[in-house]
Amino acid sequence: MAVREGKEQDPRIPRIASSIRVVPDFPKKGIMFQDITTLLLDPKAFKDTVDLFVERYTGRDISVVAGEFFRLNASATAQIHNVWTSGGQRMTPCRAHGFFLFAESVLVCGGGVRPASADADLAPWSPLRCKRLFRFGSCLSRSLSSDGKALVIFHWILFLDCETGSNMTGSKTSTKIFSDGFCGHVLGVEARGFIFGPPIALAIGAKFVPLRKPKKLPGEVISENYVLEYGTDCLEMHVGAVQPGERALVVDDLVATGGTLCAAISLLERAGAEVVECACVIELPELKGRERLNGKNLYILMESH
Ligand SMILES: O=P(O)(O)OC[C@H]1O[C@H](OP(=O)(O)OP(=O)(O)O)[C@H](O)[C@@H]1O
Ligand SMILES: Nc1ncnc2[nH]cnc12
Repeated sequence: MAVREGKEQDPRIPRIASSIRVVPDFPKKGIMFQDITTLLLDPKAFKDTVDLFVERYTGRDISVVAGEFFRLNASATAQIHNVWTSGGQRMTPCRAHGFFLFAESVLVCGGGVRPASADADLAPWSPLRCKRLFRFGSCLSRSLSSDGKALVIFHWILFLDCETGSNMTGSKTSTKIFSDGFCGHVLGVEARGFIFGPPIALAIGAKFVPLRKPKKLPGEVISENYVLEYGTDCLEMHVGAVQPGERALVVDDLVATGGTLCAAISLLERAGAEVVECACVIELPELKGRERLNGKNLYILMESH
């Protein structure tokens, strides 16, 4: 990894750069895949990464942070942030997933693979716990429930899996999150843009707007198709998530061809927001994504050649 030329190197960057693994020929031949899951295994490098962005964007009147993710909601990032900061735990996003369904005051939990210890912790659900989770669910679905009643929301969540394969059930951190009214030991994400955006949003006091793949957002959406290094895709954003004139920051882990950022910028601008800047951990300069951003500022922590 190299730091952007002409930029004085922050002393935190070498550790961040060295924690990112490069996997050749993934997901297809010829791609040098920049794997940030190894960065997440190093709590200091992960924290430093978020801090570098937070330091840059604090006090800049940004009210929206937009990012993409797939299987988790924005508020769950608060949990990730809490677990990570208060517990000092290492996070391994794992493929095992489950879901919570919040409906009225009933919470159903299931799906995917759950370690036995998690099952033990999840049952029985005390009324208080259900109430808290329901409140948590209500708050997440607020923008979707036009009649104030439709509180059925669906979240895919990935259980946090520490390196040992165990989860955080019963740990101090889990208890703390529950007592704060957050949903407990569940956390970890599958996709990447989501990992950095929400902690930054929380730290700078901005809302987080998820930009998701098609048919994932339950409300009315606007969509943008785009091309990226290894395929084509489409991003969607909820109508009403951003107000005209709001100052927005787009956050992702990596910029390659710039297709994803372009789609994100376009969605935000269609909603009337002013995109202040795009922020990514890694840039692949050979793919010239920067040139596709129509002059929009791009801030990165490091280049990969
Ligand atoms: O500049 P671009 O050519 O658009 O490529 C960059 C995008 O590619 C990766 O996401 P990907 O679509 O692979 O999804 P993921 O986050 O689920 O892995 C990465 O996280 C960026 O969002
Ligand atoms: N080379 C790459 N590594 C990781 N994520 C990517 N997204 C697009 N190109 C990528």
